Amino acid sequence: MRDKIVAGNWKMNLNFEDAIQLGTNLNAWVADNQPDAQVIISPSSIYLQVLLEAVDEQYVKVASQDISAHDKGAYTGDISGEQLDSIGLDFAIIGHSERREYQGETDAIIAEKLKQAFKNQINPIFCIGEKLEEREAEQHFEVVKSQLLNALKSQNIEDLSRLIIAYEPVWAIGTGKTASPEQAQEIHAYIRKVLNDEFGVEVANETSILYGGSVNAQNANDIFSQPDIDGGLVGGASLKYEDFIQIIAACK
Ligand SMILES: O=C[C@H](O)COP(=O)(O)O
Repeated sequence: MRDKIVAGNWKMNLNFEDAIQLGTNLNAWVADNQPDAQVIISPSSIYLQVLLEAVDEQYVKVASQDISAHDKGAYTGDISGEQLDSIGLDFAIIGHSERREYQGETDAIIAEKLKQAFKNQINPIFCIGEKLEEREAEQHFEVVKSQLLNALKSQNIEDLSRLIIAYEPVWAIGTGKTASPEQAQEIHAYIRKVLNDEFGVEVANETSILYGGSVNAQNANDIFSQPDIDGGLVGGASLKYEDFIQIIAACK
């Protein structure tokens, strides 16, 4: 279902107390202000369960920042889809560029992670996006298309109703350099076209496609007003309560 979504990826930030405080403050703000966008927070895994209990899921959803590619067993440090599902978690970020870069996640691994999410009724926020050199070489369309198809071709078509895509140009992440609203719209429209060509009009029309990369309280409105941009995956600005609520409010 194509929803407006603003997701805060807290990455490896916030201590326990600050994470709970931010989560409960956001929950109270959403309850009072009833924004159009579904709000999701993605803390470090050690805080997932306590945040699930601290917020009301009708206001704020909680997402894992990753999911194992495996069912169960000897995979030290991994958390399985079944384990995430067993604490009542409904969302997981998968294939973030930082995991592709620092943990060596390939499209093939990401395809397995998506399967684990679908198998355990978890809605994946599946991240794609080109690097600076790929953008400069004008390869961004083909990079994004191959990331999409390599991870999605092997999925069951009916599972794609759970899919959320986050387009995050790597050169815009944490750099203060945002894609212009026109650049972002152009590639979001292209992603929707690829979904349409490969998986049909229903998947294309019903998939929420979020933009990520230096979204802040000043630029959110222009970015979110583009027709194929359904919200944002926000890093740094999601750690600041005042900024993040303005970003949520801008997503209409
Ligand atoms: O997952 C979020 C993105 O990596 C964006 O991070 P950023 O808003 O700090 O640029």
